[in-house]
Amino acid sequence: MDKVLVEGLRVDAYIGVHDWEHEREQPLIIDLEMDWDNARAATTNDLADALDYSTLSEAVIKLVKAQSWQLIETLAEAVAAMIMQDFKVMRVQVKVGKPQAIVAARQAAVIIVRQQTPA
Ligand SMILES: Nc1nc2c(c(=O)[nH]1)N=C([C@H](O)[C@@H](O)CO)CN2
Repeated sequence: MDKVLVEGLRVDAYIGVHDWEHEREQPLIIDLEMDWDNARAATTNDLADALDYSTLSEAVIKLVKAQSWQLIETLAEAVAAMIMQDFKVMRVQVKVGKPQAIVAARQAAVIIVRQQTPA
């Protein structure tokens, strides 16, 4: 299956299990991998047939900033659900990285893969 990727999307968010994490935003790095048939858009040369990564990225940023979060897992689930629902994506992988989570590490992260069952 073809893919559309968004790599290294930085979103500053209120996220964490500690009170102080809800007093200042922290950067998150989000990587997205969506199953999408790119052949149609390649043939028609029409954005309407493509998975528009610009619109999708804006929707992810809006969702992340709409509320505060505890776990990066919860955020990843919400992002995956929104992408499948609003963009008619059948399968999505979401990686959410939190660079400031562990002082001695480059980042902590989770990866989830979610798939819709065809109707
Ligand atoms: N699996 C997870 N572990 C932890 C998370 C998380 O979101 N998922 N969050 C934290 C804290 O918020 C941390 O980032 C700062 O102390 C700890 N473990």
